[in-house]
Amino acid sequence: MLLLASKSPRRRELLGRLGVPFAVLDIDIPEVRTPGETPEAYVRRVARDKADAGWAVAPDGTSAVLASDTEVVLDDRVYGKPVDADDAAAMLRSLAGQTHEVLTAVALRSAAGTREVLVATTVTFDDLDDPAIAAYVATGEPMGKAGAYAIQGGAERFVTHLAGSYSGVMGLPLHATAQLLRAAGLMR
Ligand SMILES: Cc1cn([C@H]2C[C@H](O)[C@@H](COP(=O)(O)OP(=O)(O)OP(=O)(O)O)O2)c(=O)[nH]c1=O
Repeated sequence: MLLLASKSPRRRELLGRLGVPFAVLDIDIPEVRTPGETPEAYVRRVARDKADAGWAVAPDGTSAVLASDTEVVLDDRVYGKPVDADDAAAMLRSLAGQTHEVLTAVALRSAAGTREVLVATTVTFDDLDDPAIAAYVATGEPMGKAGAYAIQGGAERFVTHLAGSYSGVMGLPLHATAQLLRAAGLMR
């Protein structure tokens, strides 16, 4: 059985769209960028760490463990999940009127080892004034989301342009994930 090592309901929903049977495993690993680590290396490492942590506790009969990590990057700053409403508002003020990257790494751990892919998506936000930011933060949606926004929710109206993978922004790029699963013989 394939295991998805994730607490994210979005990842569960997205993986479900591929039609591959899977079970979910809760994992909790620290997400801390080491000094000098590039955003790309950081996202890849965290995805691997999640897959490894899942593999370490996976029950017998597990074919592979899939895990993923998403971060928002602007000017070499990495925006993870906001710690509180003020942090969320500050992130959104930084992203307003700018073009940022959403990096999502997907890692697949099996007996054959770990393979991972990185998907980068470019997202441009319209200008956002303070009342618009405050109203969005008040919905609570930014919490638990990298960069303090959900493209699949109220933040879709902020996006003037997107180049890359929409599902990647949501947390699990489906084309790249399908390729990984196919290469491991877990999907047709
Ligand atoms: C940018 C963006 C992020 N997100 C979410 C996807 C991820 O769940 C989250 C980024 O945090 P992650 O640390 O990647 O994942 P997580 O802690 O939610 O879940 P896991 O247990 O798999 O580690 O932000 C959206 O849902 N929509 C968006 O538009």
